[in-house]
Amino acid sequence: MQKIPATVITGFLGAGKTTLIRNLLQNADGRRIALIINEFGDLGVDGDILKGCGVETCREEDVVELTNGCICCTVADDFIPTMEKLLERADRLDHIVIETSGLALPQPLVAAFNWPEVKARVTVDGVVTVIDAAAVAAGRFADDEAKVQAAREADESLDHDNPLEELFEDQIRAADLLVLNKADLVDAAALRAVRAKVEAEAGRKLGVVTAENGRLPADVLLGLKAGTEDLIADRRSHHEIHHADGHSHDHEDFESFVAEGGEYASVEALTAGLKDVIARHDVLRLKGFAAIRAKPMRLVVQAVGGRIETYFDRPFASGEARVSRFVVIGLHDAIEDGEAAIREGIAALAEAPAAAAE
Ligand SMILES: Nc1nc2c(ncn2[C@@H]2O[C@H](COP(=O)(O)OP(=O)(O)OP(=O)(O)O)[C@@H](O)[C@H]2O)c(=O)[nH]1
Repeated sequence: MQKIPATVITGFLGAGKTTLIRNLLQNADGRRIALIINEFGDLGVDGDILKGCGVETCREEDVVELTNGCICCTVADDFIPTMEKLLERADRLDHIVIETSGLALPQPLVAAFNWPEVKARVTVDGVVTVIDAAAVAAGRFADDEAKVQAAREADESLDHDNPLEELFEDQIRAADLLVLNKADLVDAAALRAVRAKVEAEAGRKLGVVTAENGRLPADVLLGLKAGTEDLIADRRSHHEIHHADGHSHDHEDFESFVAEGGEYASVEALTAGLKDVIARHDVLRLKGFAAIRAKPMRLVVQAVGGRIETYFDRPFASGEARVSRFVVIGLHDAIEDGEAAIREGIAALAEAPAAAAE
């Protein structure tokens, strides 16, 4: 029996994974693709965006969400049963695509494909790591690497002092293909510098492509035939290297919660207010849905750092409450200190009168 290929899409928070997958589904060339989505936080935004995308080949039953947070903690309880369920209808599937949470290490997920029940039926076609080229070009992860490395080697306890950078590096190390996304936001020289940086980090030859809004032909992303489950042991994460005894986790450094809001006076008022909240509390990522006064459609809100994007995706259903909900993600300490104020800030924005917003 031929194994079903599975592609793991990983990448840092807001790099463009959901956008890339949405494009892939729209250009699947008749392939029957099942999606597994692993989100941090419990709102299911990515699943909802993809289900609401109106792509004919993307049926609701083909989108499975794992919303328990980190896939590597829930492999046995959640991931393996989900895979088994999918495989019950394997005859109707050409490919499985898994979107990892932007906070997850891909290594444990790929290793889970070596579980006997799964290995017999599925192979990892490839790990695709989506990179936010604009963020990297702006030096978001450009700490002095030599210095950090020396410090790590000198002192094991410093291992998790820079979790953002480590997570980023681990996602690159796990890759079979690197996608330098958001190429529209950087010039050619910056893109070349980003490429050199990530290639150096990968430490081996691998495919690198550039993309705008994750637009790549399906043939570039699928069909890598890497068999990554057999290679992943050689692509160990910082976590695995420094903690062979397997204690604490990188993602304990991140925190997320869901903030509720009401109806907002205008898109401009909402985005200006959110920008302010994000900057004041060092929010890394905010995404969700909002109700805007006098607008029958629901507004999708996507913020990566201070950059906010919005669009109306579908009308509110009859009987559906016109409320707003956002997943807020940040470093543990920033969220712990700021959660109450962030909640208040988001709720208070809904009270601004329309006139003040215009
Ligand atoms: N300018 C620009 N914006 C992009 C590009 N790709 C994605 N975006 C925007 O970046 C934001 C984040 O994109 P997503 O696809 O949700 O990112 P993600 O990696 O799924 O995010 P998480 O699920 O939080 O990890 C959205 O507002 C996208 O519209 C791109 O190539 N160029």
